[in-house]
Amino acid sequence: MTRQQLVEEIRKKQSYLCVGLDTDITKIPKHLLAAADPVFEFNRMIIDATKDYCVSYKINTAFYEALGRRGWDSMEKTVDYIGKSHFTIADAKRGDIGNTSTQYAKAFFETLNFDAITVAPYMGSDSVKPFLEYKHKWTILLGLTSNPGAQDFELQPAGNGLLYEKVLTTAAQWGTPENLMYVVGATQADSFTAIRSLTPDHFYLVPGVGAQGGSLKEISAKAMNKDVGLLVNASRAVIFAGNGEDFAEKAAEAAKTYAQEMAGYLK
Ligand SMILES: O=c1ccn([C@@H]2O[C@H](COP(=O)(O)O)[C@@H](O)[C@H]2O)c(=O)[nH]1
Repeated sequence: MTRQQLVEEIRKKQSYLCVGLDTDITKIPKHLLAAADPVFEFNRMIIDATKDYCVSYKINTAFYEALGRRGWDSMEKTVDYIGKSHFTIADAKRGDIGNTSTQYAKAFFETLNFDAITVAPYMGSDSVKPFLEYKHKWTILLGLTSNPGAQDFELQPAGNGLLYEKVLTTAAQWGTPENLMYVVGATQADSFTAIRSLTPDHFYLVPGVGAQGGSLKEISAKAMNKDVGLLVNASRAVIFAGNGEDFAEKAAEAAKTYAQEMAGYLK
């Protein structure tokens, strides 16, 4: 999906919500465990219920990889089920020496046909460039993450600024706002104004609202740009909003609530 198509979808739906399919098999409603593929069945029902309120789905690959080949199969079926209607993100946090990154890019962009993948920047340009070489695919580089451990490296001084700032400005030279986004955690709201001034045109994938307590209002006020420039992810707060037979309706209600708030900020 191109940037223009993504922006059009956001404008059309009046939502920049990304629903995170962090499908923890130990948390899905018990009645689904009898299905042939409980994880896919759960995802299918969540997608059907939330698709009108979001523009993107983020699959955190850890929850699928943990199940071995069964999980990989559920992930493949889920991406195929979403198809091209929504922007699909493999939250895989990959990145390695060049020839290995090339294989990761092939796995997620060709074999699985995701629109985007999250990538760790730590190994530098040759580890990131194989992802950026794909036309109409997106690399989402970890910038300033939502977890407390962001303090250990990302928020440490480096040169005239902080390490994560160096990541943002250096990587901006490797890709363009048409193929490169950054992960910026919603829990880092104090840094959003500075981040936006360093990277005025890029999209941010923003996890950390909902279960991690970040403020949608604050990040929207500080970081929205002329093309919106935000995909805000909520995983547990949407997909596990309920755990009974009506779990999909509960997820729809949660997604709708986020979307309505976003529509207010888009006015
Ligand atoms: O800095 C980061 C980077 C990635 N994540 C991922 O986003 C979701 C958040 O899930 P919630 O249930 O909405 O808290 C999850 O997949 C994380 O691995 C992040 O939280 N922070």
